[in-house]
Amino acid sequence: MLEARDIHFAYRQQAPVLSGVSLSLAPSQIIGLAGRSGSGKSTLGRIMAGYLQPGRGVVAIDGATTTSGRSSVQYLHQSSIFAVDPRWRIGRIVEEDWQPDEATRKALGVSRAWYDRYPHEISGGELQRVTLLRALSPQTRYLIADEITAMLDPITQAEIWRFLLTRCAVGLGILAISHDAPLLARIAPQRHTLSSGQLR
Ligand SMILES: Nc1ncnc2c1ncn2[C@@H]1O[C@H](COP(=O)(O)OP(=O)(O)OP(=O)(O)O)[C@@H](O)[C@H]1O
Repeated sequence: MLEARDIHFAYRQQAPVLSGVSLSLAPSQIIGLAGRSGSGKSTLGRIMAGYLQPGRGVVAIDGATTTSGRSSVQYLHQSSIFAVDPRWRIGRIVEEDWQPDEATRKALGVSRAWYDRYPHEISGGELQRVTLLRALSPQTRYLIADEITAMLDPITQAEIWRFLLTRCAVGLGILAISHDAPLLARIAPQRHTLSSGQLR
């Protein structure tokens, strides 16, 4: 179980973004998270992935609040260009953390023809699928998916989510952050909205 307990967070001296947020994500569960732009969804996602430390509150995995083992939580953002080294070729990026199997590579529509190219030499949607493939190593137990299919066409979006649902069925827990209410209604039986620093 990935748990955020009573999280409070503010950037530097600014007004609080999160004011007592608690959220539990179980293996094989998909939770949808919506909320207006700037409401703090990405901030919560980054805290749950260990990228940001809360001012108050804790994040625990299976009851343990240490940050070790947090590599089992992967955070993916729609601006994948910022998540890759522009000097690395795609093949090196894909295989940075694991050697993806062919079935997963094909399911995500990642072409081997891209492997010799640099990130700026493939499209934004293609790079998004590359970073998703990189994130889905066997040690990933929870995926924080922050608008990950927002820049994809509807058919590719549906294919990606169909594949992620199969991974969910075998244990992956997913926090799906999106402004796309119909998408969240399709994939996430449990949905929350972040508003005024709190979950509703
Ligand atoms: N590094 C930062 N420094 C200061 N303020 C920040 C920083 N990152 C985000 N913020 C502010 O914190 C608030 C929450 O941002 P966050 O990105 O979590 O919102 P969001 O709900 O994910 O928004 P969106 O739907 O537009 O992606 C916003 O007001 C934003 O301007």
